Amino acid sequence: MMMVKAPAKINLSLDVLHKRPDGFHEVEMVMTTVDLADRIELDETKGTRIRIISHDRFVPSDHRNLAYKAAEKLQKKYNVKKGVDITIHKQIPVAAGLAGGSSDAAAALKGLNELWSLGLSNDELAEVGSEIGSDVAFCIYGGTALATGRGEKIQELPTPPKCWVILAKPSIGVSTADIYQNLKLEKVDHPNTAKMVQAIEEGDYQGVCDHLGNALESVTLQLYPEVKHIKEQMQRFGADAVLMSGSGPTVFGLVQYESKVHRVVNGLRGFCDQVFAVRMLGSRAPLA
Ligand SMILES: C[C@](O)(CO)[C@H](O)COP(=O)(O)OP(=O)(O)OC[C@H]1O[C@@H](n2ccc(N)nc2=O)[C@H](O)[C@@H]1O
Ligand SMILES: Nc1ncnc2c1ncn2[C@@H]1O[C@H](COP(=O)(O)OP(=O)(O)OP(=O)(O)O)[C@@H](O)[C@H]1O
Repeated sequence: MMMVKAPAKINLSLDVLHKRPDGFHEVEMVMTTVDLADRIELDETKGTRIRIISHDRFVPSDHRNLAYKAAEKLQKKYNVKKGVDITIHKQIPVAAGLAGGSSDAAAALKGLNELWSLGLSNDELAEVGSEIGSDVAFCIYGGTALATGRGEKIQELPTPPKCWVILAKPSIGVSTADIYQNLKLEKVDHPNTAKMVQAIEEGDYQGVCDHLGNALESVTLQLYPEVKHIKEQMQRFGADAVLMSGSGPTVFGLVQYESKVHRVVNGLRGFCDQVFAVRMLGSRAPLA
């Protein structure tokens, strides 16, 4: 039996540059992992079957599960004649903009690399992962990174300045494909990625707050007014800076001082059922 942690991510900035001939969008994102994580349990089995076990009713338990796809890809690519039971202990809200499914897939890839003695490097695992979803490559490395291409090209960044991250997940789920489909490129409010990278490199907390930005935010806010409402509440309760993560609907607020965290969390709990106060993980985790 093996346990692997699968942390959630947030996008500190997310810019969409253009639509590509393959239908995906060229992006420029600053991403970082936070200490809200699923736990992935891997148990060897006798046959070659892959089985997904989860008690969360929103998590698919068949080939649609990204962790299933991860195991299947490794089996096929490396001719593995072994099966596995993958138990997903879900903590990350589903379809939330926190890359829960992608992180589960990355954790499965890292764990199975060990369990099946494949000897693959993180770069090789990230390449396999990028065939499963745009966020999987980042989730292999974790930490903080600049992601380009369709999200799969990863450049490591230093640990951002220390702060709290308050996550508030409205009770709706959002489809990433839907949001990209509704995006009007000529209307995009582009964040300044270079300034965000600079703020992180200089350890400038105020700079990070000032350059939070997400090109997908206005699309989701227009489709789901409750996300806008939560954003406004989080600002009202005193977060230093507030942004929607990924394609949403989770909104995160940065708070520098612990004394303020409880006020923001308690304020939000009144009308938002899932609220978490977490830390950024900062730098890359050691190998699984
Ligand atoms: C919004 C983010 O979560 C930000 O981190 C990612 O860009 C999305 O990553 P993801 O959920 O892993 O997305 P995928 O499963 O690869 O793609 C889902 C759908 O989103 C759209 N998509 C995704 C990524 C991208 N760079 N351009 C796109 O247009 C495509 O329609 C795709 O079919
Ligand atoms: N292991 C998994 N955990 C959760 N959802 C999964 C998983 N595998 C597949 N899915 C499917 O993927 C959909 C999106 O879920 P997920 O939690 O990965 O979204 P997300 O946080 O918005 O991801 P991203 O930020 O990468 O766009 C779900 O509705 C679900 O049907």
